Amino acid sequence: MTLRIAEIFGPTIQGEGALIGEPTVFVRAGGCDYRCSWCDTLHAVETQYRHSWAPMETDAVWAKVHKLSGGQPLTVSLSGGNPAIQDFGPLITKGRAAGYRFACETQGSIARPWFAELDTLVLSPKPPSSGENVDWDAFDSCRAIGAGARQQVMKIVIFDETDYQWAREVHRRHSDLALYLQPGNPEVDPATPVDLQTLANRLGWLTEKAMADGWFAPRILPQLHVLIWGNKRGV
Ligand SMILES: C[S@@+](CC[C@H](N)C(=O)[O-])C[C@H]1O[C@@H](n2cnc3c(N)ncnc32)[C@H](O)[C@@H]1O
Ligand SMILES: Nc1nc2[nH]cc(C(=O)O)c2c(=O)[nH]1
Ligand code: SF4
Ligand SMILES: [Mg+2]
Repeated sequence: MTLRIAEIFGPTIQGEGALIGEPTVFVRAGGCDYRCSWCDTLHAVETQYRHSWAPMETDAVWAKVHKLSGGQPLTVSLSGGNPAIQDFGPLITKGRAAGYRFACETQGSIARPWFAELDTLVLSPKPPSSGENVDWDAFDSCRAIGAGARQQVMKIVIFDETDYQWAREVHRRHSDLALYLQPGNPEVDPATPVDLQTLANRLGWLTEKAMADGWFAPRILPQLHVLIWGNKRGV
């Protein structure tokens, strides 16, 4: 199985959502079917960066993960781009046999049988500010297969009031999924330092809003890696 890989890095801590703080090796797939206006990972999305995506056999990806983790089983996060474009089934089978756990982050636009082999499926449907339109039939297909994973959760990025109201509506329809809210980072250029006060203000705005509304279902979290390293790549 040949995979297109933008980068493999770690161990670092998972900076987002349900597994925040968990030591993790990231496998970032190259290529995405979306073009979110605020995507913080364009080097794994835009075709202009395609030349930097390495064609790698599953065994070579596994060897790199094994080496980075020093052979100690930890959590491997499949991200991207959209990892669901490709077949990560053989990698998951190989890693799990060695005691590793697997998580995957995807927008929920493409369903794959290997979702059922995951420990954690993170579905991250995109709010209006992204400029994308969610295909809810595809999302439901992802959910149906993800029901076979050890856990399935939802993570929604919030930039503004419209996104917030949208997230509330999505949660009404998918209230059985544990929900994580993450404020949007408006500065995604790796060369520009992030403004920590701006990020804190956005997190504060979102937190106070949910509390004032008595909306206690979601967990509200910052992007921990952005607080530590800004928009640096490979961390
Ligand atoms: C880069 S995406 C890759 C996986 C998949 N394509 C997806 O969007 O779920 C990983 C996570 O980063 C989030 N993300 C991307 N850009 C962001 C930004 N500017 N601020 C906050 N979160 C962002 C996405 O919503 C997603 O939850
Ligand atoms: N530390 C760290 N945590 C992350 N959580 C989601 C990430 C991603 O880009 O998918 C990411 C990432 O790139 N780094
Ligand atoms: S779906 Fe994910 S990787 Fe693709 S453009 Fe949106 S945030 Fe970026
Ligand atoms: Mg990221």
